Amino acid sequence: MAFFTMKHVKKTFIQGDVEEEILKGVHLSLKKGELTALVGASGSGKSTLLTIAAGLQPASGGEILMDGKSLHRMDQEEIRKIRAEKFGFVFQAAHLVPFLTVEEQLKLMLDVSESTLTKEAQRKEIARVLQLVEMEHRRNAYPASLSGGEKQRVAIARAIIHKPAILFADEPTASLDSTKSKAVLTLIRELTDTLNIATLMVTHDEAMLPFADRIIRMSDGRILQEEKTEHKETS
Ligand SMILES: Nc1ncnc2c1ncn2[C@@H]1O[C@H](COP(=O)(O)OP(=O)(O)OP(=O)(O)O)[C@@H](O)[C@H]1O
Repeated sequence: MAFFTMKHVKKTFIQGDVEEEILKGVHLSLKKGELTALVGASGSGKSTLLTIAAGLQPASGGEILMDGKSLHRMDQEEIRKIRAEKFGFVFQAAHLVPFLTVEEQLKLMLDVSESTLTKEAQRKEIARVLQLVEMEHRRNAYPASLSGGEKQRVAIARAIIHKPAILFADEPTASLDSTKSKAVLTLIRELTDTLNIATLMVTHDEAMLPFADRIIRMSDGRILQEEKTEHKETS
């Protein structure tokens, strides 16, 4: 069942005297355990849609409902709380904090999401999630000593440590070669299934599409086409 719905979402940017409509009434629903890929030409509005869905910028019109509540009617603090507790983010670059170890990156995320776990429970949870992304052996490493694929696996661990309902991924494999891209997508696919997360991923890479349950094609601020894929690729 869809627990996150965007209805007729519009976004307008004003530059000088010109008003440009970047999103022209987009409808989108997300379901738990489903990986949705958002594709389309450069400038079609994919990242704008993803950042609005993630509460990182406001829509100019339309409605966004999470668990039946309208984001539009929430104040900044409520939206910040949803972002911190219910959403996870992975971007093209891992954006790890250079002076924190792998373990400390995850601890920081638990602090940001105001985790109520005890110190010992946090330590166990960090170890469990690092195992999931196969990075436990590097828990004391600093980002500078990690490969691109390893950094992205840590970024994914950080995005899911607080058990988000939705994972937003904007070009998560754009900085990786094809082998590492497949490994990262395999991981995102598995986590979507096992943790029952709704994943919304923007990608340019057609090779990543077999991992998705649903492909949404955007063109000029509109959803052009929505396809269900036949099967999930897991390796
Ligand atoms: N803050 C902004 N102010 C003005 N225009 C913007 C802003 N953000 C995005 N745009 C414009 O909105 C359009 C859509 O941008 P967006 O980044 O969503 O596209 P995209 O489909 O993600 O593209 P790409 O695949 O190249 O990342 C572009 O023409 C862009 O220039």
